[in-house]
Amino acid sequence: MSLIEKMSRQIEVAGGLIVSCQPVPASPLDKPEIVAAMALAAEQAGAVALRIEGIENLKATRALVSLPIIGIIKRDLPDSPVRITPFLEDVDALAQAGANIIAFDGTDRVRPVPVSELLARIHQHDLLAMADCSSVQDGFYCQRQGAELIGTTLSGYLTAHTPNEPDLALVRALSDEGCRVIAEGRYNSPEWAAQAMKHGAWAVTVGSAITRLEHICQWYQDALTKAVK
Ligand SMILES: CC(=O)N[C@H](C=O)[C@@H](O)[C@H](O)[C@H](O)COP(=O)(O)O
Repeated sequence: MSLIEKMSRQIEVAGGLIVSCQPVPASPLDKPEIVAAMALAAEQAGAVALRIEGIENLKATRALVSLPIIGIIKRDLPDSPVRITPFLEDVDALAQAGANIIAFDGTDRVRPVPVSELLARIHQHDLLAMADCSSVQDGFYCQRQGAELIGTTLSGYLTAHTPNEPDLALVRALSDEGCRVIAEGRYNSPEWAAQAMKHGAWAVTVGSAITRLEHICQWYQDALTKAVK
């Protein structure tokens, strides 16, 4: 059975929660052993897959969990806004470290390596490709190029002002056109995640609301300070 088929069955049984274990950079939690422990806890709690950034985090996590791992590498490039898995060497390193699925920036922006080359390299490793998209156009393009999974990851992040709510309309538009959609980005409550599934998502990735303690504290702090003003 293919990985997609196995995951589809698991999603039917356990729901489609993918947990992104990416601590806030330089947080006291930003350590491979802590990332791996969060991932194991997510596995034990019924997640169907994990999203892990960076080679050391991926290796530590791979050693502890058997769930499918979506691997990424984030970089800050001087000459391109593309951050997620921009290079072919990144794909090779993620494959080597044990990723089952490799996610990359699928937006139509100035980039060091074309989407088609990244996809070809991921498929040479016999892994699945997830395109992190910002729009319907990105999603359709990457699907046509052969990405098995289309993420809404980058919706709202290409403009100066990021909305607070997730982009359910994008989930619906992509899924109506036959994309296998992973809803991702600002699914900060179980209710929003459930809405994503109702809008045709195949699975939902949640990061901040589960694994970024500082963000969660900030949400509470903001609400509490507002309440007493
Ligand atoms: C835009 C970008 O770079 N997103 C990143 C992609 O890996 C992560 O920082 C997010 O945490 C992840 O997409 C999950 O989203 P949320 O944390 O909203 O649940």
